[in-house]
Amino acid sequence: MSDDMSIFPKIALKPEVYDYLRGVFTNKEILAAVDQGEAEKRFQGLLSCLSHPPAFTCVRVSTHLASLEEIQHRLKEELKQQQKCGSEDFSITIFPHPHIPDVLLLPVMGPRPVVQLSAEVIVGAQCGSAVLRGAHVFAPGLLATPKFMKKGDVVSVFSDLEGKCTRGNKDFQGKRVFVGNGVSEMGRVDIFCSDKPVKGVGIRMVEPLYQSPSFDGILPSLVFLQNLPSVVVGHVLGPLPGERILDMCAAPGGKTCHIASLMGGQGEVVALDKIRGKVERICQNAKALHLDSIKAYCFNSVKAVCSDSRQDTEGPPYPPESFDRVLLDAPCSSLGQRPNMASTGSLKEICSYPPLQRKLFHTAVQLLRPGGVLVYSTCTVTLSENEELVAWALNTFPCLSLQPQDPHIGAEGMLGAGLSPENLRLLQRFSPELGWVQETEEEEFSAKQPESQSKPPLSQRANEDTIGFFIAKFLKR
Ligand SMILES: C[S@@+](CC[C@H](N)C(=O)[O-])C[C@H]1O[C@@H](n2cnc3c(N)ncnc32)[C@H](O)[C@@H]1O
Repeated sequence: MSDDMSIFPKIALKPEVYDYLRGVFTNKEILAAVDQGEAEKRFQGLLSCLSHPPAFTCVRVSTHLASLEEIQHRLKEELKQQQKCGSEDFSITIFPHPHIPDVLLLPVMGPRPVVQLSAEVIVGAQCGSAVLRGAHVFAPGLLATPKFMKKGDVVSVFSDLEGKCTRGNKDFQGKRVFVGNGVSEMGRVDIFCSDKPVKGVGIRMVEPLYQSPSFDGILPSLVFLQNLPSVVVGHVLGPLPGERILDMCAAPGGKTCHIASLMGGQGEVVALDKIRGKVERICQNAKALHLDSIKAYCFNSVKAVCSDSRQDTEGPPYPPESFDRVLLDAPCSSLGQRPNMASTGSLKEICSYPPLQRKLFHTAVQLLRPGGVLVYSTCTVTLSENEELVAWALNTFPCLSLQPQDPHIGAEGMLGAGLSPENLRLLQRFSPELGWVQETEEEEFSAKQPESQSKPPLSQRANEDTIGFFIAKFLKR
């Protein structure tokens, strides 16, 4: 299927990164299993699906505070209320994930045939991606607006793909994509000429290209927007009430809060992150979700183990074998994130992650007690940060073995790192390209119903059409 049949172009990568990734997805082990054409098709499928948003919005619910059914009911009521205040009427479908007890799924409707207007605003790529997942445009994300834009104006919103639009511009003709229409909540002067940092909604989206509710201010203690694979991580870690858990790279705390919720608030969850401002976000999220078993510290986790095994202070560093379970949700090249229309990262940057991941992994193994569980995860698609890291870990730490994961709703590990078939089956890789079916433009714009006959069941699509993600679970003997 050619590129111009797609609503968005494939993700734009630096040529060196494109060649590197192509090499990963057509490596020798893969080519021994499938032919070159099939491997190439999957790689091109990956590039296409990365620029599009996943087909479902995933919400993790606070089952430590209320039942899933009660939260589902309250969420539906809240979203109906939100809809009454907006200008569009669309049916709200919310269904529980069939295998994950604290997940609600909402099908995303789109892309829809939205007519572009003559008044245009430009937003940053990150803001544009958030709009494609249901957000309104927050004022700090605005880069360019019409010269005389005032409150109440109806405008078309475009995302600046390459980060080339200067803040305060009046127009912009560089590479951009249309993400929908909205109503301005502020005048141009309020946005660009204020002394104070500008806050709040700048453009309220009324006709987004992809329709998904905005969760801003919706049941803040009961629902938390989280990608499905990230929720799977908490369950795979399997924390038990009363245990002591370490989350080594924790901010903004989505997984930390999930872990504390699964433990019913009993025990201790230590959350570390090296960026102070981000640690504040962990604390804010823990507070909003009423989780007080979380202790968050600003700390470089590479140094989180101390040599004196008698030292037992409140905060880091900790003596070896201090924790029952450790989560290493590692800093990574993030190439699985969706939607992402352009990645500005260099090959050098991508190659800088495995050494850091290995250092963090060393610390993780030291801090874990014998008999404890270590979960390693990333939101990227490379081999070097995923299966090759696992192969290195199994060679370096004979005390570690891979464990089955529950739930295991993703695919198995990818070929190319020399892992045995048994070990590959124990890994969980969310590979959206495997289920990616590119539609023609006509089909894409048909405002398709998710219940469409020709498609696999909703829950299967929700498991497949996710961000790219990787999970490995180890037991320390
Ligand atoms: C993938 S994000 C974590 C997401 C988080 N687990 C969640 O679910 O909300 C990786 C985090 O690692 C942090 N980080 C990077 N290097 C670190 C280090 N040496 N020590 C501690 N945190 C680090 C980054 O600041 C970033 O917040």
